[in-house]
Amino acid sequence: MKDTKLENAVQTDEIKITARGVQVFYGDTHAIKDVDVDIADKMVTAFIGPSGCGKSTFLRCINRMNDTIPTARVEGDIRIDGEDIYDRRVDPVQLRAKVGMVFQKPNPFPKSIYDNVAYGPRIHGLARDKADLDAIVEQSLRRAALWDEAKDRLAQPGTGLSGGQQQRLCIARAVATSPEILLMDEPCSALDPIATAQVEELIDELRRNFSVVIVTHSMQQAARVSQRTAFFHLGHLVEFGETGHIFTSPEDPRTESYISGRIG
Ligand SMILES: Nc1ncnc2c1ncn2[C@@H]1O[C@H](COP(=O)(O)OP(=O)(O)OP(=O)(O)O)[C@@H](O)[C@H]1O
Repeated sequence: MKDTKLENAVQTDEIKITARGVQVFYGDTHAIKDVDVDIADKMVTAFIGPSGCGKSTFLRCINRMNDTIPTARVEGDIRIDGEDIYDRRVDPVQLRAKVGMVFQKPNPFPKSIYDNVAYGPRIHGLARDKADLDAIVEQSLRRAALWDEAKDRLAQPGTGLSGGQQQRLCIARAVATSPEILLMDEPCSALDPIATAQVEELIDELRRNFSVVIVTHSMQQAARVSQRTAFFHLGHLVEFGETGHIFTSPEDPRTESYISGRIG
C-alpha cells in the first residue's frame, strides 16, 4: 500500500508539507495509520472520506491542534518547508500563526469586526502602528472578499454578520497573520448555497497566496475547489493524487466505492 501511495504522490509540484509515517492515537483508538503524503504549495488539497475516517484528525496534525486534546498522541514526521513542526523548539502558538485554521461553524470572537481581524496581528506584534494595523485589517478583509460589506461597520460586532459573512470574517482573521498554509475543516457545512458558493470562490482566490487544505464531506465541493484530493478510509490514506484523476479513474476499489456512493 505504501508503495502505491508514493507512486501516486505528486512529485513535480513545489511541496509545502511532507508527512511520513504519521500515526495518531486517542487513548487506545488508532485514528491515523501510517500516513505518508506530500502537500503542494499554492494549491487546494481536499481531504475526503467517510465519517470517522480521520480527515479532521490528520488536518489537526498540521498545526498541532491535537496537542490541545489530552488523550491525543501523534507519532511520525511532519515538516513544513523541511522544518519538523513537532521539534521541541517549535512554539505551537507561532506555528498556528503560520498555519491558519477555519472551522466548521463560524466562530467570530465577541468583538468588533475590526478587532476580530486585528486580534492575531496584535498578539504577534505584526503592526508598527495604528495605520499599519488598519492596512492589515483592510487587506485581510479584502482577501476574504468581505471588505465591501464590512468597511462601513468595522466597529460593529462580528457576531452581527450573516453566517456566510461570519465565515468570511473568520477567514479574514486567519489570513491577517500572513499564514503560509490555511486549514479548513468543513468550512461551508453551516452555510447556505449562496454563501457556500462565495466561500468556494474565495478558496480559489486564496490559493494564489497560500497552500490550502480543506476537509469536506461534499465530493462535488472537492471536485470544484481542489487540485489534489486525498481519500481516507478507516485511518488510512488510501489514495492521493490529482483531483480529476481521483474522481474519474480511482485506482483503489475503496476510493471507487466511495465516490460512486457505495460506502460512506
Ligand atoms: N477528541 C477525540 N477523542 C477521542 N476520539 C476521537 C476524538 N476525535 C476523533 N476521535 C476518533 O478518531 C477517529 C477519526 O475521527 P475524525 O473526527 O478525525 O474523523 P473525520 O473523518 O474527520 O470524521 P467526520 O467526517 O465525521 O468529521 C474516529 O474514530 C473518532 O471517533
